Amino acid sequence: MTDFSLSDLGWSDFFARQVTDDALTPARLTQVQRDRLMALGTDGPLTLVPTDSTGDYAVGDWVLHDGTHALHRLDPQTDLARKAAGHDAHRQRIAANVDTIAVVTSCNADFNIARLERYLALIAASGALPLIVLTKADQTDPSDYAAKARKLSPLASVIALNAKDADDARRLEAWCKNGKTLALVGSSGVGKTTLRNALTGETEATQAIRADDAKGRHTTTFRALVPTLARGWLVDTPGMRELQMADAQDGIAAVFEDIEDLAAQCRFNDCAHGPEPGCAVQAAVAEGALDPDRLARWEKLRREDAHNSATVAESRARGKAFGKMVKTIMADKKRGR
Ligand SMILES: Nc1nc2c(ncn2[C@@H]2O[C@H](COP(=O)(O)OP(=O)(O)OP(=O)(O)O)[C@@H](O)[C@H]2O)c(=O)[nH]1
Ligand SMILES: [Zn+2]
Repeated sequence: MTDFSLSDLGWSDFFARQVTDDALTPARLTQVQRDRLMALGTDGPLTLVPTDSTGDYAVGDWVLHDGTHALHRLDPQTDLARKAAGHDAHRQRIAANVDTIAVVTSCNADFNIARLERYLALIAASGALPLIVLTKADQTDPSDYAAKARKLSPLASVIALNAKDADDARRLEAWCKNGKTLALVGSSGVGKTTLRNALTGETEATQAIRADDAKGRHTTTFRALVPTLARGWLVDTPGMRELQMADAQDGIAAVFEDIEDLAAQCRFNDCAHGPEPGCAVQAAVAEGALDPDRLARWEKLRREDAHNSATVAESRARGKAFGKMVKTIMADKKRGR
């Protein structure tokens, strides 16, 4: 498993152009731990010491290293992030340089239009291509679900399958072969692990590896970037399973292009699409051209994104102010004040 070329690992001109120091070697991150980075280069697996906080790195990132330290992080081609959970609002990077992100949902009660749109908006914001995978197609006729999914975004491909049938699952190889990277997101129980096992040849026993954390406890961690049987890559991190919007304005605009186009035709630039005169959005609803539920979902996502982006920006500003204060104190100390 160590005979990977750079292009097998997903390397391209986009990254090559960023290399300014030929003395350093590229490697791709397979796992980000609290104090170290696991990576894969053309000479095999490596453990690297980060020069920034490991929070700045994401699985799938390319770094330049000297054998021990990760000295540069190359700009990612795609960058999936979410708003971190909890009070400490910040944009948390989840996975980088993923070519396609598959939203996995089942042909049953898990199928939820609002959730799919949320995922699609985040995917569009990351720069990756969206794919909708409908599992459990063996348990019910998937055609209604597939038709609804196809209506969601012109960007998204839709595929229905039985994840438990390995041959059927391997239809996803088109998106994770020859150095291409596919990520799986979706709720619990929809079949992500089943698909992962079919695509990587892993079994339950091999997918979770035991690692000691800093306190010497045993924790089960997942190898986050894993090679597929088709010589591509699969990303499956627990962090990708629940996603909150932040800085996803462009992604929302891409998924709801129809509404954004209408909104651009409203008489007032700051139209709230309520009862004001000349609202093209409300006109479309009145004509039956726009589903009012879809309008409500668009408004909800925009509110959530605006709220989260604002809290993220605030805590960034607070962080900066704090950093400045610390620097001033340190400088004063140095000067012996
Ligand atoms: N019949 C059928 N069963 C499926 C299919 N996909 C998954 N299952 C079953 O659904 C259950 C959950 O599948 P998992 O692969 O563990 O789901 P998951 O998305 O990894 O769930 P988490 O690990 O909780 O995130 C398992 O019992 C699978 O065998 C499918 O397409 N058809
Ligand atoms: Zn309007």
